[in-house]
Amino acid sequence: MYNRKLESREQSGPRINDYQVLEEIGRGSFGSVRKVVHLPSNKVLVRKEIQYGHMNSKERQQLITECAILSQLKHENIVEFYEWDSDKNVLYFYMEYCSNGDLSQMISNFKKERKYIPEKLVWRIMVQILTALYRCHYGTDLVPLESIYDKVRPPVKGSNAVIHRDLKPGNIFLSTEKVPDPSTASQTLDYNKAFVKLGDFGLAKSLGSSVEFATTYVGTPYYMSPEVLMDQPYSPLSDIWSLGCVVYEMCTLRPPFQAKTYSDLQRRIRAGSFERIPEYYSKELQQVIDSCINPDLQSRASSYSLLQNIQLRIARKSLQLERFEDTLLDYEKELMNIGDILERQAGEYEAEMAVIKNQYRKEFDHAVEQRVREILNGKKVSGVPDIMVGKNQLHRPDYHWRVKG
Ligand SMILES: Nc1ncnc2c1ncn2[C@@H]1O[C@H](COP(=O)(O)OP(=O)(O)OP(=O)(O)O)[C@@H](O)[C@H]1O
Repeated sequence: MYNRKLESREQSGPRINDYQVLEEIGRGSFGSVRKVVHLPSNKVLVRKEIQYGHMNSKERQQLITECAILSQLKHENIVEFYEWDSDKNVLYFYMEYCSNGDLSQMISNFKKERKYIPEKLVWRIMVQILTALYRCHYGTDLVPLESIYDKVRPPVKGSNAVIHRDLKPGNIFLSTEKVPDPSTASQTLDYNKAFVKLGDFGLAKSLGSSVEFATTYVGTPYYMSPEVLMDQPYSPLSDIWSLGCVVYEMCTLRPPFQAKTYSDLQRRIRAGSFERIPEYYSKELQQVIDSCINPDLQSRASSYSLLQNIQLRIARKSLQLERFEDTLLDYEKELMNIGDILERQAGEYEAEMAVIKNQYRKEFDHAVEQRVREILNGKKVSGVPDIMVGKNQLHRPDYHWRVKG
């Protein structure tokens, strides 16, 4: 299992030789993304390249500090960040490979089929994004729900809030596995069972800020909050705005703000008015979206307040139960495996006992025959052979059951 901790380059030396570089799977604003094999563990990962030759030493240091924070960010809904390495002008980030596509592909698939995304699936995906955001915004994991009536406890505000800063459908990876399996990459995903993994957490912070970032960005900043467009600092609530835009897009299959020019888009985002989602969806979902896409930072929802919503609590609880069921199924498989092993070993034990008994009987018969012959030959015999009084104990074969893997 690959789980090497991020270490300083000075301590560990370059790691590039540990990787076999495979094909490019995409390109982002900061460089290319390739599949790689981590040779010591034979695990397929993703390597993201970031050109940093233009950065001054302070910016590089900030990027490295960010890497250290990201490497600590372990959460089932966040793409795992393994380690980083550097060349003269390029930084390499090694991350978990999410082989089953992302939310933007799911949205275009529904669009192609001219179908709405079922509301249950919208809540399911939203709650997983929120769980990951909560972990980052408050630096702590959510306590599992006992029942859907449990209120989420108020978080203690930590100083290490990590803000995503680039939440968009293309950074929300989907899989049906807790640990995505690259060998199932070509299979179609049953979206109703989709698990979410957020990618690119916090990286945008080191790579540029707000408007500067928006203008160097390859894609259109459809999901960027008005305060960020106005060059105010990012806050966790900027992620909530983006989340609202993503959820809106799941319902309408297009982002809430679109325009032909960048300045028009900026104007629309700052005004913050958008069309209602289709009637197909509940009022509650519309209200949740409204509470996220709210230009007024004071009244915009937080990840904590959103998680109090009953639909989101139901979605959380049902995911918890699904995971519990998976664990039970894993146990059941393990028990069946142990049962098979025990049955096989019992068979082997009996076969071996039969061989030993057979051998014992032959030795016994032989001893009797020999003694009778001795008596008939007039030989004076004293005592009984060991085999006939059972002094030679039958040896019992040793058996231990073992569980595979
Ligand atoms: N961990 C990953 N697993 C699988 N594919 C990935 C992973 N990270 C990125 N990709 C893919 O690589 C491509 C480039 O990703 P990258 O995050 O660099 O840029 P982007 O998000 O498309 O754009 P931007 O850099 O402007 O945000 C995308 O197609 C993305 O889906």
